[in-house]
Amino acid sequence: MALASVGITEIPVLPKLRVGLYSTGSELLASRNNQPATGRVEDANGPYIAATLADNGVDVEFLGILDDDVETMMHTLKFNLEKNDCDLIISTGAVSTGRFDLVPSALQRLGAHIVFHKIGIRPGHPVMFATIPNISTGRSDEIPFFGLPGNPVASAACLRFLAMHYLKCLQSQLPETPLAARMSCPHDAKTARQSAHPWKSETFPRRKLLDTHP
Ligand SMILES: Nc1nc2c(c(=O)[nH]1)N[C@H]1C(S)=C(S)[C@@H](COP(=O)(O)OP(=O)(O)OC[C@H]3O[C@@H](n4cnc5c(N)ncnc54)[C@H](O)[C@@H]3O)O[C@H]1N2
Ligand code: MOO
Repeated sequence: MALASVGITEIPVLPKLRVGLYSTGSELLASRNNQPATGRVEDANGPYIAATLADNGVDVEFLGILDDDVETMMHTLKFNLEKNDCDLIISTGAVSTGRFDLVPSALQRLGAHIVFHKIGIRPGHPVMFATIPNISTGRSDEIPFFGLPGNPVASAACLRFLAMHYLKCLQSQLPETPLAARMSCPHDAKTARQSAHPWKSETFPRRKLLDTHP
């Protein structure tokens, strides 16, 4: 309205970013034609991430659920990489150390460079970021890939605190100003994790936010 009021009817804008999104896990309902069965899980991450990205002005395409099979995973990723021209790919699940956590292996088979895998945050520590060499004809650069953890809270946290920052950067937006906060617990999270036994409750003591400093 402000621009129109001074006669400006056209302005240059950046194209919307395109994100390709996958959920992973053979336990997810949609990967078996929505047949309810014991032990099956509704896909909570796909719809949540798609809606959050769309709210932030991103064109997001849900590319489906990847089953827990490294060959299928790799071929599906390759097929979509050839076909789609995404600025970023995001997957959820299969990034930890279990038998079926096959996203890192599928990426390695595609010749990806794993930039980081596992970082010092909870929830979200198995998160990974990689770049995949481009195999579609239309572009020459590498395609960035976030492998977010499957745990829905961890995937939401990694989306908010990692992937959204990355997207903002691609959109040439200014970084958010971090807010320093003082917590009730005197321990440094890193020290507490290294020094305590993982099965003891004091490993991750409950914390209260005391105050914040802009
Ligand atoms: N040996 C280790 N095991 C685990 C570690 C570890 O460090 N060493 N880390 C744990 C942490 S922390 C997390 S978080 C999880 C994340 O593992 P994955 O990313 O491999 O996630 P999945 O095993 O595929 O799924 C975890 C959990 O979430 C459910 N899930 C997955 N996708 C969805 C979805 N789209 N919608 C709803 N729910 C979903 C899935 O069924 C599992 O229950 O690893 C720990 N293990
Ligand atoms: O760090 Mo996991 O990501 O506990 O939820």
